[in-house]
Amino acid sequence: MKKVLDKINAPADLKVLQLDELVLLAKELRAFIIDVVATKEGHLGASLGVVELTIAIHYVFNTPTDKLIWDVGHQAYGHKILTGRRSRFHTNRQLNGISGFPKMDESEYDAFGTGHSSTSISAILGMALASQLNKSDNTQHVAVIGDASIASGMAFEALNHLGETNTNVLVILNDNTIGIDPSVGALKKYLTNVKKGTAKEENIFECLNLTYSGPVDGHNLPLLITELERLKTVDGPKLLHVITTKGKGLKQAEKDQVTYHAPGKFNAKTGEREHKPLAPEPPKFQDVFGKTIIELAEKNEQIVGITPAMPTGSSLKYMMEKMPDRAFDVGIAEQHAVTLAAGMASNGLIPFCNIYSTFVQRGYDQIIHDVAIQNIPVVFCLDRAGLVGEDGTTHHGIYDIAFLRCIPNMIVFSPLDEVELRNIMYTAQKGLKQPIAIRYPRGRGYKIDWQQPMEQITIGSSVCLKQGSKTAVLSFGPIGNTVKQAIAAANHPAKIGHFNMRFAKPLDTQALDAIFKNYEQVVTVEDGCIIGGFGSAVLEYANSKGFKTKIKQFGVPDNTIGHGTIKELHDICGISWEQIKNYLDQTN
Ligand SMILES: Cc1ncc(C[n+]2csc(CCOP(=O)(O)OP(=O)(O)O)c2C)c(N)n1
Ligand SMILES: CC(=O)[C@@H](O)[C@H](O)COP(=O)(O)O
Ligand SMILES: [Mg+2]
Repeated sequence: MKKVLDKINAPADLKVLQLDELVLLAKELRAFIIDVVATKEGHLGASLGVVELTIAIHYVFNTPTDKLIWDVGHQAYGHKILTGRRSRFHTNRQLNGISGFPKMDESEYDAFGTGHSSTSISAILGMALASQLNKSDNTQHVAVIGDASIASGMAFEALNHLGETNTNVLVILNDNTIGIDPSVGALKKYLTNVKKGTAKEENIFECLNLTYSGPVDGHNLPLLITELERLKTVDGPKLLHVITTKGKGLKQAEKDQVTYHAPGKFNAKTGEREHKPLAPEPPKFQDVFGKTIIELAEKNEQIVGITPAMPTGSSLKYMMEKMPDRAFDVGIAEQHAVTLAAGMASNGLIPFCNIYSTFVQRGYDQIIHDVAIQNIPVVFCLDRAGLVGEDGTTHHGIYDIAFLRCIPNMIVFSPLDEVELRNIMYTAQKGLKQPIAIRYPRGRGYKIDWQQPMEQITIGSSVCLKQGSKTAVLSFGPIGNTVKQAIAAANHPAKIGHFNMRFAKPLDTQALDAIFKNYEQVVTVEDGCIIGGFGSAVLEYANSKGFKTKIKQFGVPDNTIGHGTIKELHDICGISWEQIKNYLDQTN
């Protein structure tokens, strides 16, 4: 029983509550989030930090008429619970359940879909300008953005525009001094000075023509309500600077904010995380990257590492700890990360620029203009490539093969396993004269004994894993292990050959020529979008050479793919081992 939370079906129900009831609601809402996330998993710390802010916004503003955008959206659990999704909150991030991020087709209270950071100010400004043009000037427009996200270029572009409008936009800067990892950069230092009261004279936001208010204690609900009520009556663009603690209300989450950003399962009462099994497991691909780059950098002084705000997620943190001068966290700044790498490489360094596949989308022009056209040998390590599971639509890394292989000079590689990841990293720092993108997935690999001596890989070479008599399966990347499973279970395995192609660009044309001559059917398998992907590359090659062999493509169809376990999503996309096996059985 939750005395107050039980009464809330929509934000309108908040309006009749007394202040002491709102304070009790904050306690109950926090406890509810902890209870559910403890067993269902998800992003914990960010939502705990904005419980009071969430209540205050919905109490003061008239959503969904007033527009509210949560930047990134990983902090919107409280918002979801107060806007009619409490009974479904236990389905958060699960197949057919609610999304872990705001989604416009999930609720009218989600004014804008988010997931990638730093979009909220542009989007809310767009809505506010639309309201002006449509003469609905009474609408209020609110964007909540974190201290790490506001430091991104896109947010600054939006602030620059916002400051010369007279729109009714309120930007709420939720400053907890941390992103997933501790925030970095000069802006962080500036905000610290503002909080200390030493930078009041030259407030950066006032210089940009916003009415600045704060800093205010973001856990003081009465204060927040009073300030939001006041700002509602102030015309023009404004920024409220709110100070919060990530993980507020759960001791461990406050203390270890990085781990409790998304802690996995934990004990709701004690806050302790579930213990890991003692049996040895294959490593995570991210750790193979994180350990291997150190191994290489110890021997090659030109190697440097770059991450845009994901030191823990990419495991570059190990290099940052061991070689702090040679590993750079640049904040949420994918575009900058790419061009920074280009600059370093053009001056003799060998940058390993590690970006999640989904987030590198933001650096696309930089990859083309600053790296590939100039043929600068940057090594891109694209983590979380493929379907990522519970983070869902906004986070799947399924477009990179298609959008990278069309760029001149770019090599596109995906390892079958940890050993191949190490070998290509080794190869990439041995005098490669052009850029390379190495894509690997979220999660664990396949080998306990992965730390083998590294060997050079010939660019554009594939590996025949198994010969066959009728059908050749060409796989790209770790999904080749799924193919192995499918062939092992197939009715006529002797008929099926399997080729680990490794490179989507350049293709191993020598191997392809032989395959098209010797097999009746070719099957391509990839963990990326079918349109324009690896299979398309094979198809283009076959057409260019006049091969008439039947080609069947397995990959991600032309739909938005939601959230669920990776296995469930592979089933939905038709790329599970069972579905590949069924196809092979039907055609062999
Ligand atoms: C473009 C982009 N890059 C990276 C990420 C990964 N990411 C998700 S949350 C986050 C940190 C956000 O920090 P902040 O804005 O301070 O919000 P808080 O978590 O503190 O609430 C990062 C880097 C992302 N979502 N989008
Ligand atoms: C909110 C966000 O974008 C990140 O927290 C993302 O969920 C990280 O994904 P990983 O858990 O794969 O590092
Ligand atoms: Mg933050």
